[in-house]
Amino acid sequence: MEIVILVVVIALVVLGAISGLVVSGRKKKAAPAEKSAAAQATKAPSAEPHVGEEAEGAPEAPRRTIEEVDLPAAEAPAPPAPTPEIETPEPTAGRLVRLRSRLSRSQNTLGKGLLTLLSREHLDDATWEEIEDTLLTADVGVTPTQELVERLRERVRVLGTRTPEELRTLLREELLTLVGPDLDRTVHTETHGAVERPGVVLVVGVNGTGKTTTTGKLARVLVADGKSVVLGAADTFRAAAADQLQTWGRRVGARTVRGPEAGDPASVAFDAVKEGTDEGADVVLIDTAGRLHTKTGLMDELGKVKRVVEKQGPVDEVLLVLDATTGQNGLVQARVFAEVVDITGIVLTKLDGTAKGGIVVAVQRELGVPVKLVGLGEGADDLAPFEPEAFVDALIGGA
Ligand SMILES: Nc1nc2c(ncn2[C@@H]2O[C@H](COP(=O)(O)OP(=O)(O)OP(=O)(O)O)[C@@H](O)[C@H]2O)c(=O)[nH]1
Repeated sequence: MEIVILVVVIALVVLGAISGLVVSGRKKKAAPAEKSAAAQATKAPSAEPHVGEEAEGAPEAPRRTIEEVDLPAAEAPAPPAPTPEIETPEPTAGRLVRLRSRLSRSQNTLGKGLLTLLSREHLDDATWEEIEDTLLTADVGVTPTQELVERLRERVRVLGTRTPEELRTLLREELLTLVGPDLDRTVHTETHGAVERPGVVLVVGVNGTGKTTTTGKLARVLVADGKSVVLGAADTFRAAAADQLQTWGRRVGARTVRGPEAGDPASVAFDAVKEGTDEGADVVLIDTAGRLHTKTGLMDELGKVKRVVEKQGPVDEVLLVLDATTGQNGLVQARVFAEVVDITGIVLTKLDGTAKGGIVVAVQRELGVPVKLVGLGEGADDLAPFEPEAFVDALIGGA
């Protein structure tokens, strides 16, 4: 009996030991899995929010305040289109007097040269010849020179004039007679009769003479005199000429009618007159192409421009632009242009750059047409209505 009890006790102890070992082994196996689950739980929440997450107190991302929110860069508002500044051209009255100093080269050669010779003690044949040469050098032309010398010589002889003041007065009178104080130098920008249409001015001349510049400056002269102007860029051969003209126009608020590059100049001229008429403009100024006059086709084209424009009414003024520095060459050009269109007025440009102011006389004689405007510089208002008295006074340095 005692042995049975002992066996039972040993058996119980052994059983108990075995079961204890099994439980402890299980616990050791479970530990790493639990650790990794716990680690998972502390990791950042998945990007995808899950239902109920907020209620469970999902980890809070740092909240941004309104001030901290970067607004998308607002697009900068486009700057308002620049309104071209409309200039106020200088008044035209007295421009030649204002610009008289620009004639200094002609003054020195022609005016002062003549006065010096005339104040010599003996006005002999040789001196009169020198006087003649001075006039010829200044491009006055042969016939006008002979006329002037003859008259002056006769008056000096008859009057016995000798004082410098008296000689200056005589010379002034004779030069003025040559220039022609009584010629009508009005630039005709008004239509005649009851027709309601703008005055039409055609500007012609060889390229490089200052034609486009002169058209632009003339627009300013007209605007200064209170007229509204439309410009026609009929020099379609040179795109830059149309741009140049448009720039001049914009400065004084004058619109420029242009055509396609290398388009038909006559059609641009026609359109300019039509648009000028439609909008009730006072004057339409048409800048034409001026290829070398030897190119017959282009000269014919000028005739066509005039004919086409005349379908809407007569052209009121045809201004020939001549570069005063080209001397005799300018006279040749004048002759050729006069054969194609009836020139009604001459614009002599670049008189500031020459000592040959006598060209005014020569070109008027050549064409039988008055110089109406003179260019005395590159400035916008350096185009002056031609006034014979102011011109002669500038030459001889008088009052
Ligand atoms: N010094 C001086 N320069 C002038 C005068 N008139 C025009 N010019 C200059 O002469 C140059 C030629 O002028 P443009 O008007 O381009 O000549 P254009 O005859 O129209 O020639 P295209 O445009 O080629 O047909 C320019 O540099 C003008 O500034 C003037 O009276 N005096």
